[in-house]
Amino acid sequence: MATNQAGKLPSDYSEGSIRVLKGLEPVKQRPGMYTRTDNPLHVIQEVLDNAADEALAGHGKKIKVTLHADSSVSVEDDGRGIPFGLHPEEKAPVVELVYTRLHAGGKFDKGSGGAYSFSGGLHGVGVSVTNALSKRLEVVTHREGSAARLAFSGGDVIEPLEVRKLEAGERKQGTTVRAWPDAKYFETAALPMGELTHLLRSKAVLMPGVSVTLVNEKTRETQQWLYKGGLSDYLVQTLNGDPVIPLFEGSGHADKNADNFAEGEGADWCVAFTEDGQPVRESYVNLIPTSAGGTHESGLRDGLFNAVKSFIELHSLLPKGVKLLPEDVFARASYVLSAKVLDPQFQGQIKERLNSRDAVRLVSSFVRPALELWLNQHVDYGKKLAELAIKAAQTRQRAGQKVEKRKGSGVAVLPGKLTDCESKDTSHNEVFLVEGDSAGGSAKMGRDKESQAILPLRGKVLNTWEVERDRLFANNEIHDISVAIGVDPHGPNDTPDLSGLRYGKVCILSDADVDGSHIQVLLLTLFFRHFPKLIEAGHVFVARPPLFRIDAPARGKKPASKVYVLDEGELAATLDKLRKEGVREGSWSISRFKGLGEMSAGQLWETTLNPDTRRLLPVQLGSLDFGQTENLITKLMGKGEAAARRELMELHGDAVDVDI
Ligand SMILES: Nc1ncnc2c1ncn2[C@@H]1O[C@H](COP(=O)(O)OP(=O)(O)OP(=O)(O)O)[C@@H](O)[C@H]1O
Repeated sequence: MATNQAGKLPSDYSEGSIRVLKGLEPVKQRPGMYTRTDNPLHVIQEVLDNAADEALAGHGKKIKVTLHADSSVSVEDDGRGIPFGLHPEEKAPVVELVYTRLHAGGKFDKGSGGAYSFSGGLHGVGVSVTNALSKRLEVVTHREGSAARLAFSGGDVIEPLEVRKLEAGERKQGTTVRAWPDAKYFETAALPMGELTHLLRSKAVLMPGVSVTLVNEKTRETQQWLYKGGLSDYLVQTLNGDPVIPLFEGSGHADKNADNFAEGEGADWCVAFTEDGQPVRESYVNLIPTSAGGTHESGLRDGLFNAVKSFIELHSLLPKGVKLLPEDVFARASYVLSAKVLDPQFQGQIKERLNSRDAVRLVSSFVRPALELWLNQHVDYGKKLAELAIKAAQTRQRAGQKVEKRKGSGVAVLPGKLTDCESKDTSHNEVFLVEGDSAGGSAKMGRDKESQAILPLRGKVLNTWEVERDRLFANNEIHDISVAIGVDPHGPNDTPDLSGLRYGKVCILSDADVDGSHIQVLLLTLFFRHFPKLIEAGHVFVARPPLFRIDAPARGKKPASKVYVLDEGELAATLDKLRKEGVREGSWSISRFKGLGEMSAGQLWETTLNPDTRRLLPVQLGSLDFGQTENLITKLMGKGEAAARRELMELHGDAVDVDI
């Protein structure tokens, strides 16, 4: 006879095996189906959402949350108070049903004369879940001159309803709920304070004029949020980066004659466009934070995109070959969106994402015309926004045509121009990036074959300051440099793979004249912008060939000798020294090197390549940090920075020995 894995007979499966979970049991059995169980914040949020729903329905102006010393949390509102009379059919106090029955709620009948029209609550499940997962929960409700109180444990009533008349002069209305979440249902019992304050603050933002207070009895701190200015106040405070145009704030709600939507449905929004910084994006439906977005966000995106697109078309701003996608407009948008939807369909009880299909059209139908109108009233802003979107589209399109490293049989082929060294000791090896073929030739002859490699560069190096990383390899020289050194271009925050680095020292070698300095700066720009980790790790150097040679006669015990000097300053100092040594004025001869190519292989070795006698300058960020250096280089190398560049040169002409 067949048995199952546990060795039991199949006949063990009978009518008796089916369990019917009653009351709040299903919640305790599978809490994860009803709430978030990483910590108790979400069960507290259920209580808070009810307080906010009251304010949203126009009842109450104050919400107060208290974190008690015994780790319980209470939420107090000044709304209508939960009714506590007997339910006509269930014959139990309504407030008791609210906390002990799943699907008992006042938010099912929307629109047609129900107690709430727009609310975050809809399933009638929320606070029953809180109650089921709490060791103790107390509710006090004040309404119609009476105060009613009852208490539960694990969802069961332990202190039945007590009602007392309010004393004369004691005028109070609203609900206070205090809950002791049961730690056994949660991964951690601690409330995430950052998330809690964010949540409370957002309720205040979305309900201008309602004050939200957080009292922490443990730390004796009190925080209060009251936003009269609503969404834009909040967005300005949280925004990263500077907006390129003023904030676009608006609001639109259906009136009673609207075709497809119920009266009052619609959205409030505030949108900021920034060129950089992490965008801030928050959306809510009936005050419930929808951290995973949903159809209302799609509506905002659709509305923004179509408005910008039609502005661009109207003003014929789109360059040839550019195709605009919604993401090009949306990618740099920061926003707070607060949608009101009559009967929202959320994904699951946690309500992280809005699924109502109509919300796309609802939000977009208000956002699009509002933005179109605004942009056409402020054409300058419109043009700036169009520029931002077009730039994003161009970057996207270029990235699509990413230029890859040329590969032979799977590995990048070393560039043909590279004269490599013989040693395999990469940390000790050096590569010289040399300006021009003729200098390259001298360097090739003068180098130490064992550990020095030469890569001659032809012509001017590209200014890569504003070149997208994905486009770098379109330039042959840069492709070759990257392949020769064995490191891919990267950003300052990347962790590039330096294990392929083929040389411990990457040395820039150019003429000691103005053109040479220019090439030096262009190569430094390339490394700083696209290989910053190489600089950080101390692998980049600048070789300093001499500009002058002095042939000095014999003096004292010293025989006649050749002295190489870097520049005019050093030349003057050296001549001074010779004079002091008693050398007769004019008995020396000075020659100036026109370029590296003019030096013999031996001279180049002696002055520039030989580790014992050369001048090799390590490239460091110095006292400036990365950002400061970046700003400085932008001034020096950025397009359209001519004025800033001039100013910088005038101020620091001596320090910045660059000629552009
Ligand atoms: N602070 C309060 N003030 C007034 N009525 C309240 C309050 N808290 C709860 N209620 C009433 O209790 C009902 C049930 O609340 P519950 O949190 O269980 O579900 P809900 O808010 O209707 O929906 P959801 O399951 O989506 O949260 C509410 O619909 C409301 O009628």
